[in-house]
Amino acid sequence: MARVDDKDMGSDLQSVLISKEEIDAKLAELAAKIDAEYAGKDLLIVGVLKGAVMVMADLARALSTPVTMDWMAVSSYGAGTQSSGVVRILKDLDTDIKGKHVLIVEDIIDSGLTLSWLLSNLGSREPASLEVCTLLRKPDAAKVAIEVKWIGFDIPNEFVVGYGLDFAEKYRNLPFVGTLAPHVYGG
Ligand SMILES: O=P(O)(O)OC[C@H]1O[C@H](OP(=O)(O)OP(=O)(O)O)[C@H](O)[C@@H]1O
Ligand code: HPA
Ligand SMILES: [Mg+2]
Repeated sequence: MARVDDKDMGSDLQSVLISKEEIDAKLAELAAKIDAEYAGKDLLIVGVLKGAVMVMADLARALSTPVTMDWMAVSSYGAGTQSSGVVRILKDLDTDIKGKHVLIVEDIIDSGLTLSWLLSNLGSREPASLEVCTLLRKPDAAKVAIEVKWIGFDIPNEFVVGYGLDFAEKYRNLPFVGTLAPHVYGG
């Protein structure tokens, strides 16, 4: 697929759900709240690869608080659009988080399985605090008991791509969040 923009979305995309401008404004808003929360504290932000790369990069630059950054790669999805429910660590943190203020940064909470597993895994490492910031959240996340302090947008239960989010590893570099045409994933 050729690179697309808001005017020429290409036949694979159905609609632009959240524009680049809306994402930028929301991240500025979230960053101000996070700055206030962690004033005077050392904060480690943990990005969940690969989807959270764009949110991490833009949120980190919107923050005034100095942060350190680490990355974790876990996978609960195969090539399709359904979570397998089995979470595997593909890359662990480089740093020991014991006694640190940790903020997990995610692109999306869908079934909530990835985050639920991450919270218990990282929580067992005795951080001083452990919170979550996600750009997107889908309705199914309510079925899992997880506490998410900062949420960008609550979105409907449709498969979305762009701004880090992929379908079969494609579309991550779109600057906006869009819905995928059902024919692309056989819906
Ligand atoms: O709430 P859930 O249903 O668990 O889904 C959310 C997770 O799934 C996606 O990651 P994925 O495992 O597909 O890897 P990726 O970030 O490399 O795309 C997404 O980036 C979240 O991490
Ligand atoms: O809607 C989605 N899009 C892309 N990746 C995802 N991972 C969970 N839900 C989604
Ligand atoms: Mg991810």
